[in-house]
Amino acid sequence: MRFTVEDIDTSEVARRKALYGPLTEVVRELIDATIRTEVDDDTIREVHAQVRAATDRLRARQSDGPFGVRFTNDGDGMAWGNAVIGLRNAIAPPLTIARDPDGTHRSQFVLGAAYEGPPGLVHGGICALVLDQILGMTALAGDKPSFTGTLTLRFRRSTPLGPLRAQARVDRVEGVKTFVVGSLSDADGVTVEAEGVFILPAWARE
Ligand SMILES: CCCCCCCCCCCC(=O)SCCNC(=O)CCNC(=O)[C@H](O)C(C)(C)COP(=O)(O)OP(=O)(O)OC[C@H]1O[C@@H](n2cnc3c(N)ncnc32)[C@H](O)[C@@H]1OP(=O)(O)O
Repeated sequence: MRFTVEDIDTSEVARRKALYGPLTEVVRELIDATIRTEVDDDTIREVHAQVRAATDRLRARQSDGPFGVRFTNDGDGMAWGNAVIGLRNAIAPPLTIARDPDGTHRSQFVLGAAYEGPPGLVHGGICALVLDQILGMTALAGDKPSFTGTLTLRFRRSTPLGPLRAQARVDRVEGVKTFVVGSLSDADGVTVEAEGVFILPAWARE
């Protein structure tokens, strides 16, 4: 499992964020544009070649696997490949998840064309993805890892593409198990309710 430490300071983290963040954002836009474009066939072929060339340039030097979760010496986490919050992951919406003083976690975000399931609606698996992440981050306590054991969703009504909110809070802790509840909402209220059991795995127990 790739939890690693990288010997870099906050200014280097900031430099990398400023470098990679805009690249990820433009690729995210490219995904949306690829779905929605109605330009002529020749333009599609030209852009295909340009994207192929850009991809080849990026691959000239690359890691031999996923990004992992890297920590600085100060303990700051860089989950930059994460599918929901990853700074370097163009398929991440991305979510910025804030923690209230009482431990509730919240996020406001927009899901566009790349997250469609039924027409105009968010794919159910994407709802689960977002909720798994926010419930999982809510379950984290200190530097202990926590893995989803069980995630239960109730899709109360369809979730429209567009601006959305998610929130989560710890319901209770029983030994190595943390029970978290949360929801996904649009402007009219809750669309999906979630309950999760997050577990401190045996290999991480003292
Ligand atoms: C910058 C940083 C940001 C980093 C941001 C990171 C945020 C990540 C958020 C997303 C989270 C994920 O997607 S995590 C990825 C998806 N999940 C996984 O890959 C997990 C795969 N499963 C496993 O690794 C394992 O099965 C575990 C860890 C879940 C459990 O294994 P274990 O550790 O051996 O557990 P074990 O000792 O047998 O059981 C301990 C207790 O848990 C119960 N238990 C065991 N399995 C389950 C289960 N699936 N659901 C419910 N309860 C269970 C047992 O009955 C027992 O209860 P009792 O007898 O004590 O009462």
